Amino acid sequence: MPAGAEGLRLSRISKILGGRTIVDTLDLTVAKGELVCLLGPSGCGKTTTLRMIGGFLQPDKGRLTINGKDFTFAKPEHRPTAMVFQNYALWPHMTVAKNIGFGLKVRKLSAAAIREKVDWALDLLSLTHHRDSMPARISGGEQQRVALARALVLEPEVLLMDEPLSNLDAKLRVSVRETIREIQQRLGITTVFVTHDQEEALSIADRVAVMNNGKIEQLDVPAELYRLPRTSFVAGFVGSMNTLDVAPRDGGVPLADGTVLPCERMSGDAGDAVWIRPEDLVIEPEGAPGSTRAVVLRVIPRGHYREVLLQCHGTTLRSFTDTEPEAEQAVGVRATDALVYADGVLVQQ
Ligand SMILES: Nc1ncnc2c1ncn2[C@@H]1O[C@H](COP(=O)(O)OP(=O)(O)OP(=O)(O)O)[C@@H](O)[C@H]1O
Repeated sequence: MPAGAEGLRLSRISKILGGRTIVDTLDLTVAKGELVCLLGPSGCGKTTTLRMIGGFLQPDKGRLTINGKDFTFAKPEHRPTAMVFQNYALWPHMTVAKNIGFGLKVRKLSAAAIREKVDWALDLLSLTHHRDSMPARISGGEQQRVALARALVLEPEVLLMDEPLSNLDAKLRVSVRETIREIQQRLGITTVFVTHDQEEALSIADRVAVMNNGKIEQLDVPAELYRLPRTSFVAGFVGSMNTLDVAPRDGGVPLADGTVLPCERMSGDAGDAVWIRPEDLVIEPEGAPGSTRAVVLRVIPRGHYREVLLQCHGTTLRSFTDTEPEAEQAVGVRATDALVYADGVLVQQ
């Protein structure tokens, strides 16, 4: 965990639902002001974990503290948390301003205090011009900003977000994501953000917790998670990979016909799988020293780079490259970096 005070701590939290262990003795500490993403495939227990933090579900085992105080069994309304949902969950018959102020009304704040806080939130999220609009009349991105404003006026110590961007189209997703991150950092709110989208997690989080079967497989800053995925599950979930089920040999990677693809750096020298990121597979002119021959099968333009499929001694490889090879062209390839796994666990020298 980064230096600084602790905001949220889950200690050995478990939850059984329908006779199955959905969250399994999970430990997670989030620093004050930090944004941690829970990332993982459908059904791995992300939402169940978030619902336990929000108090909508009670853990069967374990303990949960917020800023040092125990809230393991507290009801949602007695916790210093606020949740933003995937489907916005706005009241359709209330204006934007009334939606934002609803939780404050429930808390019996004076009309003047509610107005002041709602004005602050409208301004923060650039929604002032929609103060009197009905939710159905504003866009999806604006509706999600209203949902965020409604959570923020409650001044939560921990903000919980459950796939808040998944109902938005790709372009809007990026812009609302940037708004969320900017405001979260400006206000310094401890945040747990659930997503199954690895690109979203890597771009918004201070740290990402990759979950599998109710457990956290790796909790790390995005760059480290990408650079050194500690299990093949994490490696398969974060970024793109060439996955070869072979043992490394002679400082490289044996291909289908036994030829060794040279590799400059390998995480280890013994294992049962070698994984190479496409950007670590370099394309050079045929016969370049330290390379092995390959034939280009397909070139897919990806904007500022190209995705190239190669036939290399009986093995199909994928490279992301700045070079401009053509289909059927013979080239040289070599790997700069490779991750070696044994029984699904990263081998490090
Ligand atoms: N009330 C329940 N009774 C039985 N099983 C449940 C219940 N709620 C959730 N589950 C199961 O728990 C598992 C984890 O659900 P959860 O919603 O936490 O997953 P998730 O990682 O958030 O996935 P998704 O991205 O699909 O929402 C799923 O297999 C789900 O079917």
